[in-house]
Amino acid sequence: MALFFVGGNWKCNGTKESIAKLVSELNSAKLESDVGCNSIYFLDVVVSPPFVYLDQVIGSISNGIEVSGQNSWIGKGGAFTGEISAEQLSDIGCKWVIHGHSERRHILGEANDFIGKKSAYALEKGLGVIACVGEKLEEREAGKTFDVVFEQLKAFAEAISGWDNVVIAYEPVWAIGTGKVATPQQAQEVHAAIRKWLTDNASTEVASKTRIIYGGSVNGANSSELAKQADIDGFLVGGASLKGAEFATIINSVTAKKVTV
Ligand SMILES: O=C[C@H](O)COP(=O)(O)O
Repeated sequence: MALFFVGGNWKCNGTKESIAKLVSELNSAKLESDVGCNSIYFLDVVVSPPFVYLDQVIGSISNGIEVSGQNSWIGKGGAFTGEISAEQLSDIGCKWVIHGHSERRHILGEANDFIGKKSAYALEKGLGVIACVGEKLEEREAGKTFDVVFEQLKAFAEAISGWDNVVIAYEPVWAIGTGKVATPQQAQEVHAAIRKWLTDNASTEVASKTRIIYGGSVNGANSSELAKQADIDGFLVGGASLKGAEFATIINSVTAKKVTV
């Protein structure tokens, strides 16, 4: 069975009105295959609105699309101003949460071990985790891409008890929001290395079952070529996920791949 995943990370964007419009576009989008599980493939489509709009989106989205939080706290709730717990995300109907996004790593200073612990807690509470990894431009130029990505993966591995319900998102920082998408070959090279890392550090079964998705300036024009790469199992999309029709094009570029798998 082929396994695919497409996430839309809306980041800190939107208003009640623009989000209602986006949800309505997604609900009526023609997805070329049913989203969900059938005998041929499994595709998850997940959108991640800002926290304050989660309830609105969960109450209005359809077309098989699930909802994710953009972050969650490291443990049980309590006196942690501004934080949201994994239990609260589950309570409101979220199925997923994003952890390790480069904007939280590099703007808010979240460290590898903190991110790993947050993911372990969220998994324990029944959420799926979209675990983001990726190198900065200077790290790539210094030939350290694999070192950085493997170190980030190791921190997840040391905290969690297994890779079930984890989707790994490879997002080179230099490609995020810059319009400078990784070439299909650059992305495939890192995805293949991540899969090998999973084989060596978890098991062959984990390596073949875990979805490894690409993020960084994905749009409706470049998604098909990226999706054709053997180890690209979908996308985590930022800017282009704010446009319903374009996000549907991206989803359909991944479902098109299933036919050839
Ligand atoms: O989470 C999504 C990534 O940060 C990619 O964002 P982008 O598609 O706007 O480059």
